[in-house]
Amino acid sequence: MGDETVAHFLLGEKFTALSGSVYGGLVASLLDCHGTGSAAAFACVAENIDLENTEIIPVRCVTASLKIDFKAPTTMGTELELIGKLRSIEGRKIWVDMTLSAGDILCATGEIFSVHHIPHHPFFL
Ligand SMILES: CCCCCCCCCC(=O)SCCNC(=O)CCNC(=O)[C@H](O)C(C)(C)COP(=O)(O)OP(=O)(O)OC[C@H]1O[C@@H](n2cnc3c(N)ncnc32)[C@H](O)[C@@H]1OP(=O)(O)O
Repeated sequence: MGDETVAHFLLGEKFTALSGSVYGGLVASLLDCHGTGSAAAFACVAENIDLENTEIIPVRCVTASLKIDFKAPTTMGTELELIGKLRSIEGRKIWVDMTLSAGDILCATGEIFSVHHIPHHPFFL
């Protein structure tokens, strides 16, 4: 993983919105999921948690804020690549910058602010 996280997705046609392109809400969902997962992974690196030999990642993050900019239609039928880069960590607060591309086309950028290690948060009871 190094200083960035990468994920690949090939979506089915049921996620089509405008002809030939992926529904924007799904683009946002992919960036949300990749962002929280990346934030958890970056938190593990910061805390020297060995991700290679850990069955269950002991860090969970939730989205506090998510911003998406749609740059170009996301082509249906092309494998999508998501890349996350750590912007900063301040205690429980983690900011990750993301891109979503279809082949050579940059389709969307995202910024996520997520929060981790939440004792007694209802999500984790
Ligand atoms: C397959 C397994 C996958 C597992 C991953 C699942 C995650 C998938 C992603 C999601 O879908 S998460 C669901 C959508 N997100 C939510 O429902 C979150 C709802 N919001 C909350 O639960 C709380 O507001 C939150 C946990 C984000 C923060 O509440 P806390 O009580 O823990 O902390 P607090 O309110 O004290 O905020 C902590 C810090 O963050 C700051 N902060 C919180 N929300 C902010 C915001 N929106 N913008 C900017 N700053 C914010 C806040 O000011 C503060 O800064 P300081 O520490 O400097 O004082």
